[in-house]
Amino acid sequence: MAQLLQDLMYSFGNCLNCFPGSPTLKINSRSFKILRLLGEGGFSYVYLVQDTSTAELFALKKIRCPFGAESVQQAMREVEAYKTFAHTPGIIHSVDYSIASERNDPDAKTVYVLLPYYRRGNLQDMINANLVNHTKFPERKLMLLFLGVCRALMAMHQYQAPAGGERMEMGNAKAGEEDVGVPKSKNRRNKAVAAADADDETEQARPLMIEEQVAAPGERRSYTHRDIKPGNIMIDDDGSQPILMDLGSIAISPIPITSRSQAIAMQDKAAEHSTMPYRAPELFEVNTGTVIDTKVDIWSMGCTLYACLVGKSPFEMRSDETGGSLSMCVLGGDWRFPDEGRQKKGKDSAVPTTPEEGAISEPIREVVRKCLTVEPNERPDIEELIRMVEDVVEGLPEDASV
Ligand SMILES: Nc1ncnc2c1ncn2[C@@H]1O[C@H](COP(=O)(O)OP(=O)(O)OP(=O)(O)O)[C@@H](O)[C@H]1O
Repeated sequence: MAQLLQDLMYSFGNCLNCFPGSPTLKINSRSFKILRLLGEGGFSYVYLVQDTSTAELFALKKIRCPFGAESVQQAMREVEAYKTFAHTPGIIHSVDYSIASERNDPDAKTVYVLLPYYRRGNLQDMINANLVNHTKFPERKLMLLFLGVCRALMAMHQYQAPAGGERMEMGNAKAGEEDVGVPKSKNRRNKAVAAADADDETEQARPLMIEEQVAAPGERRSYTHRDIKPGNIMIDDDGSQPILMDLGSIAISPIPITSRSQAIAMQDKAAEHSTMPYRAPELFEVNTGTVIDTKVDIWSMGCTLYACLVGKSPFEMRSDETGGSLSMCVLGGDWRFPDEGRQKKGKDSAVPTTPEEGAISEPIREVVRKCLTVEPNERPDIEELIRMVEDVVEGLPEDASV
């Protein structure tokens, strides 16, 4: 809330035509009214904003980059990822972005990303509603949503860049930089800086270009999302299509871990970007000589499906039950369905009690079990997962009340 107030203060100081009660800000010459805070993550705040001329609603993600070039680069990686997947169904795209300098610290920047607004919220909101109302997802509907996420993920895991450079190249801050969150005097200075930068585009672009992340036209690349969880899956306006979002953690796959320092760096990155209850075991303890690849997302998909079925991640659930640490539960593959006996490493040791009415269907349980295989090589890849889920959907009866 303090952040929202600070933002509103910024926008008052920033906008000639605004008045108290109607805070506005500008992004690349478009004016937006800030309506409310939608959510916040580790590095950002997301606001609901309205285009003052068209009344269209958007989500505005404000990513603070207080640590200079490195943190700006991290934010720009996210912007770049939105562009990479701009035409991929089921993955969020950005509408626009800009970079602003902080009022008191010219080295600190804020990256604003304008996104389509999903009014139905995300899968975590649906899980919360189920918990509050003592309801469950209809199984077929859930598995169709899950299948949608799998297909979006496949586009990421098996990305093919459009041929002939249809993809927009990443720009620099140019037009928007002076518009957002900086006083007018600074706007003028930034305009001059932008003009100078236009003359020396490489200078301006270099710290922001994420060369290793940008695929050449027609190139096939594999990307890992690394932070799949219910909170990062939005639901489109008609309620049927999931939209994978929060591309701030995306990375190229596979990454061979060739040294101890690389292993530690990878572990630190994972701690920063991958949400712990959904994080794969190989990211808790990264070992030299291993490879980190798209299988980390398959693990998170298993946790996500379980959370939709049960209400929280399997390892949060287990660590709450046993009082053990979450990381120990993950590393030991220690989880179970609520109506099963202790399950450790493989389905054979599962001791199911008599299935209750309304219990989770066995084929759906099997999808979760396969995804939550501790050894990454034994986990299905995304194509195998899609095949399994398609078979499950085919075998499920129509939901009773949808
Ligand atoms: N396009 C959108 N439409 C509606 N709500 C959104 C949108 N984007 C984000 N939100 C809301 O804002 C929250 C935070 O967004 P996001 O996950 O992108 O931030 P983050 O800082 O990357 O989060 P995290 O630290 O969890 O990774 C989301 O959980 C969601 O509730």
